[in-house]
Amino acid sequence: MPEMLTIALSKGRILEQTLPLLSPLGIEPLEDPERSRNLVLPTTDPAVRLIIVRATDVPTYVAGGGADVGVAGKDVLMEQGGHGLYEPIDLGIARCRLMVAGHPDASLEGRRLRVATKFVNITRRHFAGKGRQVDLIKLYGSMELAPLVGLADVIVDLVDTGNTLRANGLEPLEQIADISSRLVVNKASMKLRHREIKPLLGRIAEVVGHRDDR
Ligand SMILES: Nc1ncnc2c1ncn2[C@@H]1O[C@H](COP(=O)(O)OP(=O)(O)OP(=O)(O)O)[C@@H](O)[C@H]1O
Ligand SMILES: O=P(O)(O)OC[C@H]1O[C@H](OP(=O)(O)OP(=O)(O)O)[C@H](O)[C@@H]1O
Repeated sequence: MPEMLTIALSKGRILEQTLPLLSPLGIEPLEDPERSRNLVLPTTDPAVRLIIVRATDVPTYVAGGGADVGVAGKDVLMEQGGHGLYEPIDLGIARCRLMVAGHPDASLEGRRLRVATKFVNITRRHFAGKGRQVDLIKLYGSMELAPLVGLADVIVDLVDTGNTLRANGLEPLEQIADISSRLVVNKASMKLRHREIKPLLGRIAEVVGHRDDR
């Protein structure tokens, strides 16, 4: 049997929103990925398997050949650089915005800003593009807390409904980018497994296109 095609996904919203794009192609996991402790999941297509990795690890797995294909947030790709990957399809899922946020009266002008975020590269680039040097405070989560306790003046984080910001008395101040998840493909796989990957990409693009029509 030829080698299986491996698709890297992360638990949570990416998995939830990617499975409906794969099922019209006859690719459905044989066990519930949210419940299973297995990290390699066979699917209804004997030639395709899923691997379950952290959202931030998807580009590493795909670029390094641990998976042929994967689904990664544009935020993750922007932060990490997306090296060694093709990014052929915007899946239009897990949509949100990358924003600068803070107290309603926080000023982005004036003195040197302290910015708390897990997106340090994006944040540095964003403020450098405006000619601003900032003090970056790297956090791994719960960014909204930082301005509340005086650790930072503002944060850079993902915003969807704005509920998390509102719940913490913060508001969006400036948009950095629109975010959605992208299909990413290993460069060697794209060449060497073109006969399997090309039709897969075509069919996923079709499913995504139909959804956009609605
Ligand atoms: N509130 C949101 N609404 C819509 N999309 C979002 C939201 N938060 C994050 N995303 C998108 O979904 C992707 C995966 O987010 P998710 O919360 O599932 O993983 P994570 O917890 O950030 O990753 P990790 O497990 O590596 O820490 C993000 O990279 C982003 O593109
Ligand atoms: O604007 P909102 O709709 O509140 O979404 C924004 C929140 O979602 C993300 O976190 P996380 O993945 O923890 O969000 P979740 O609670 O939706 O899982 C992000 O880091 C924000 O904290």
